Amino acid sequence: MDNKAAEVSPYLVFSRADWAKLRADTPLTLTEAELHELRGINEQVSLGEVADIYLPLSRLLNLYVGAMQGLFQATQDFLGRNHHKVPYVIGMAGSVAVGKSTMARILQALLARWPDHPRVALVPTDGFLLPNAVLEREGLMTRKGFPESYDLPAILRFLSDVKSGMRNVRAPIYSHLSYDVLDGEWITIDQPDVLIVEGLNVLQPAKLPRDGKAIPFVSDFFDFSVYLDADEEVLRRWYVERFFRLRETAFRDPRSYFHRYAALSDEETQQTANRIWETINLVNLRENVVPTRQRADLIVRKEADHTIHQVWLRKL
Ligand SMILES: Nc1ncnc2c1ncn2[C@@H]1O[C@H](COP(=O)(O)OP(=O)(O)O)[C@@H](O)[C@H]1O
Ligand SMILES: CC(C)(COP(=O)(O)O)[C@@H](O)C(=O)NCCC(=O)O
Repeated sequence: MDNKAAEVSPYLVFSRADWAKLRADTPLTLTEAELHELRGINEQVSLGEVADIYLPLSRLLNLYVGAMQGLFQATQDFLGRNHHKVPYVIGMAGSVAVGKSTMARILQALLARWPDHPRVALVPTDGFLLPNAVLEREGLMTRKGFPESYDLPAILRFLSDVKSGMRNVRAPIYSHLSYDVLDGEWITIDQPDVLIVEGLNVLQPAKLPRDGKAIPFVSDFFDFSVYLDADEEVLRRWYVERFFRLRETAFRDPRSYFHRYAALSDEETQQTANRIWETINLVNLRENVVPTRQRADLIVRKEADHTIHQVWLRKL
């Protein structure tokens, strides 16, 4: 970035080498075997990447969580109360196929190793997608992942309950196998120290009220937010590569909603993946996801080889 751009940017921009130094003495507590368990399909995170990128982030978040807990305690002291502390909520946004779920799982594992916030929960927003029956009725089956395909009031209620310190708050679960929300299955969130909320649209602004009733943004409940970024063409490649892998794995399962794709030839697979990418995920990326990037506290940029070269931290 040139000097002029740096002056007006709300972000501090770090090269990988400069960001890596901010790890300070944070120990690497993940083993290769543990990292293997956390990696998603078509994801290539190495232990070097964990050390250079994730450990400085884990250290920063540990400082932020501690500061927030201190502030919360100050309010409790002032009010003469001793309520259970509320979870520190981290939002994680980015395109389909950028690797949000892998990043969220690694961060969850690392943050849980700090003694002052061992309980770290993770909720993907796909559980809040409207069930297929509703999407079909509303003509939204080709809009999965777009803001209108989510039960926004349910997301806001969930976050508001978690942030008010409620116990056993339930979040619905989505299955990629059945391509639908699971009936009667839930993740239960019971006053964790940290909650990571991961999904395409978590930084979406709410629509402006017409009737005078203001609707909160999902991000109003976030204490910190991360946007995982990569160029469009790179994202398309990852999406298509993952589709090829899914054809050999998940799509083979006769219970898979996409079982018919298991029989596609290479050329048909290429065409189908590109068509879904171009007509659904790329449109959503351009219209709804990328425009929210500048709302994140941290932007992490992935390159074509899946490594992170640059980190942008919002100046406080
Ligand atoms: N059709 C599918 N079948 C099985 N798993 C899938 C399918 N599509 C996506 N996934 C998995 O679901 C998770 C979320 O994927 P996605 O929404 O593309 O976000 P991201 O790649 O940023 O985590 C990933 O772990 C991905 O590998
Ligand atoms: C389930 C998703 C909408 C992602 O949801 P998120 O967890 O980001 O809220 C996405 O992975 C998806 O399945 N999109 C539909 C189009 C496709 O099959 O690629």
